[in-house]
Amino acid sequence: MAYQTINPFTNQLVKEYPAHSNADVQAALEKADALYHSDWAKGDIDQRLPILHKLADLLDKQNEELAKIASREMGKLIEQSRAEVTLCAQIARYYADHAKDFLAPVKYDSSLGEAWVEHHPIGVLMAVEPWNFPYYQLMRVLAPNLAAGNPIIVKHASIVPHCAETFEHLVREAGAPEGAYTNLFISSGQVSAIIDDDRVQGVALTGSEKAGAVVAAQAAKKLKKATLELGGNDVFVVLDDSDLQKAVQVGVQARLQNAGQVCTAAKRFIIHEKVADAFLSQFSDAFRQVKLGDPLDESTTLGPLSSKEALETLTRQVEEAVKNGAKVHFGGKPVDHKGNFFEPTILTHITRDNPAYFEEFFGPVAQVYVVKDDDEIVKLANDSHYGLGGAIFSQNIERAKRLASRIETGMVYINSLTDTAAELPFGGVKRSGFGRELSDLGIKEFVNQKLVVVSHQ
Ligand SMILES: NC(=O)C1=CN([C@@H]2O[C@H](COP(=O)(O)OP(=O)(O)OC[C@H]3O[C@@H](n4cnc5c(N)ncnc54)[C@H](OP(=O)(O)O)[C@@H]3O)[C@@H](O)[C@H]2O)C=CC1
Ligand SMILES: CCCCCC(=O)O
Repeated sequence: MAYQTINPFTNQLVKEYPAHSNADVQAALEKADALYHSDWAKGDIDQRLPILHKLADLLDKQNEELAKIASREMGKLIEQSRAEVTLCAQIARYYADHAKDFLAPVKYDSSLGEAWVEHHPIGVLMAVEPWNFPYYQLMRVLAPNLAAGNPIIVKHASIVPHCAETFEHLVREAGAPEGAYTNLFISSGQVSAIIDDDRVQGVALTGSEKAGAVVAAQAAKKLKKATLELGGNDVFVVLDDSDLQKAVQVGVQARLQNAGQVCTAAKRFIIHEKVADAFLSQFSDAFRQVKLGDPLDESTTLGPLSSKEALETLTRQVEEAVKNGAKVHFGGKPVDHKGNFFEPTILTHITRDNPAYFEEFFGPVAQVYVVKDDDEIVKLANDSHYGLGGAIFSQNIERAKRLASRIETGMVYINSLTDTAAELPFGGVKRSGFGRELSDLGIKEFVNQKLVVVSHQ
């Protein structure tokens, strides 16, 4: 797979990046491993945290330039790209401010003696990341592990090489030593060889279930820990006692943000029968008002999909869904327009024997289901191979909390879309992966939580 910048609005090749050789891979491994064995990684955390503060300042200062690079490379609306860069600065600052507390020794009362758990880095990590949040996905792994002292080697998605290279330069500009964070334009085979290497102690992957299964198996074979942030088919539940106008407005955002290419996007809309007609009518009206266009144009409200292949995949999925009985309530086709555009789409009448029922639509395609009560909501929500996030809209918070506890996912938001923040854990269950990123949980995924006991004997 070549590393190329192709603008998804023009489908023009902007730049091709040379692949890194096996010798480059070995050099990266040597530098990262040497750094891990140095005082920089194993010594005082206070020598590493200023790098994250500096990185946050650089992200804020260069926000507009970085945002334009992302929008031109993967098609995200410029305002959403700016927000992503801001989120990255927040994550960097969060770990700069809190990592020392998270990794401080924790005392245990024990009859065996004075006991405590220390937190130590474990070594070089391999990160494999997707294109849909080209900076955020990198920061989610870099910030906690730079604070902890784990050097990172990254394979980013092959359609966002400019973002990948720019992020690496920013980390060095922030003062990180060589080996702390290395971006490699490499193949899946070279990733496998890196995972196999004894100098690598863990793997973090964000991406599809398919890639996650392959990479996690490679790690497991060598008894190395992995965290997987994979696909999702998240529900967006609208109860009969919800603020319908808010549910529609947030539902549109939750489905169409980043042209629907978000693992935690609202994908399965489960609507109480009492409000289904009103919801569908208002939802369709909102979809009718979107403005397709250049993601760099502030007036555009729906950008292109990230690549021609992504558009072809989504088109095939919708055609298959309809062939198996789904009804197109709105949209349903690729747009005859420059760039990789698909109409905002609403599919209804998807039965369980339709392959679409279990599929994730990674684009502006909403599946709508109508239900009669809360038990049916839970049954439908949990009838999925995935378990990433989910949203529930109701003005009866106790009712929504009871539903949230019954839905088998890693995250549930009430009266909000499934969001993310530095201080909140992110991750799922079932085929959405395992492990958590961000918050105090994320920084402990790849540290040795070492028990020390001073015996009273
Ligand atoms: N949970 C989350 O936060 C996210 C989940 N996703 C999920 O990912 C899917 C679409 O995203 P997409 O980027 O296409 O996912 P992919 O899994 O195709 O790609 C993700 C990353 O994995 C790499 N990769 C793919 N196969 C292998 C392999 N065998 N060995 C090593 N690396 C590999 C890709 O490289 P290359 O680009 O060279 O193929 C890319 O860097 C959707 O299912 C979506 O839900 C996406 C983003 C976030
Ligand atoms: C804005 C929510 C973060 C989305 C995580 C993902 O799709 O990779």
